[in-house]
Amino acid sequence: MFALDLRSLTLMAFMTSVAMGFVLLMLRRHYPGSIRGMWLWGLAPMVAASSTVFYGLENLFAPLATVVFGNGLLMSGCALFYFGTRRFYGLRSGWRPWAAVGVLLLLWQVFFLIGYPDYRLRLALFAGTLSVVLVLHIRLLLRRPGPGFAARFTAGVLAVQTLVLVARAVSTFWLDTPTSHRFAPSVMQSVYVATFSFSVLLVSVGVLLMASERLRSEFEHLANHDSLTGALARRVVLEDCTREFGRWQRFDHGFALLMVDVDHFKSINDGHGHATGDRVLARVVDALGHALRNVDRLGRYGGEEFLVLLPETGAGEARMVAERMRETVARLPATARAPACTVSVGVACVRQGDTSLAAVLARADAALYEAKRLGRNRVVVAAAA
Ligand SMILES: Nc1nc2c(ncn2[C@@H]2O[C@H](COP(=O)(O)OP(=O)(O)OP(=O)(O)O)[C@@H](O)[C@H]2O)c(=O)[nH]1
Repeated sequence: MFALDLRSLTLMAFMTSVAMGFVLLMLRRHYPGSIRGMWLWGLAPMVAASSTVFYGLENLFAPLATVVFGNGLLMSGCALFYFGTRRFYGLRSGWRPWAAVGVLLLLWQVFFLIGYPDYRLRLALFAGTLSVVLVLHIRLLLRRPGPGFAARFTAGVLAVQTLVLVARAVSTFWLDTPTSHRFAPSVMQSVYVATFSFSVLLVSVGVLLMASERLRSEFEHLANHDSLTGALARRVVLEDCTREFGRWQRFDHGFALLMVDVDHFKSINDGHGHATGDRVLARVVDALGHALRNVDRLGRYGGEEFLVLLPETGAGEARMVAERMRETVARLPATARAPACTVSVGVACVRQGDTSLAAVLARADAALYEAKRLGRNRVVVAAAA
């Protein structure tokens, strides 16, 4: 009865793995190329599934083939899943050392089959090997900055699987004998085999969630940022400014707005071409970003004009920030790909009597106009009252 159950469970593990591998490989086409690792995630369950063919039909194969191919394929499946996650995070994997260690471990298992036959040592070595791969996988998932729900979920499933593997490895010395068999009835063995099906199913769901989370954040980034410069989109920076204006009205927390405009940008475009102009804009935004704090917000207001929000900032500090930005841009050296350039900055702080954000924006704009009029490459701060 138990033996039959174990064979059924093995068959279930096979079907689940093939199905999930197929689902992952098919869904991969619906994700953009920027979501990497999915084909490895899809291949992994397929490879692991092929191991069950050797286990399930072991009467047809020599025990050596079952150990070498069955265990080898299952180990490879686990490693491929891990490689898939590394790829997802943009990490390269050298497979040669892994293959070398895998072959060594398989040779040890062959030794415990032929040289010193002992089922318990074979099983403990095998389960121990898989546990190490799973622990590396869990570590990778949890060590990424701010792992999302999907990564934590996947790590949780892998952790349960690891616990079962370790329990199986340890319990073999009580439950089994050196001549025990894979399908020998035991509740522990049933849990061990059944866990494979469930974890393949849940880990596949986990990695699909990871891919979807990544896709969502890529879309959000696209929607909220200017694709040329990486600065915030006009809508987003204006929303932030409106929120800050509301905070000022409720809590009297002041803020400053900086209107930054590239000087004589038209002549850069005309003299060097539009593509060079684009590069200059990206370079300027990069430089402006370096002159800002984490809480500050930099957005593209229009063409070659940028809007900076400095929360909790008065006129004196805003002028210093604006000067730092101006100097940072002016110090950028000319290169073969981008000429040197300068920026003019108009600064305005929110003040008593302001009834809308538009009033502060208008003052910052007027200050910018004044900076241009005075000769460019300078900062002008709007009057405080
Ligand atoms: N390359 C490039 N050019 C842009 C982009 N957006 C706007 N422009 C160009 O930026 C130029 C802005 O020119 P103007 O408004 O005359 O200003 P300016 O030449 O910088 O002169 P001042 O602001 O008075 O110093 C126009 O020629 C626009 O076509 C862009 O995304 N890429």
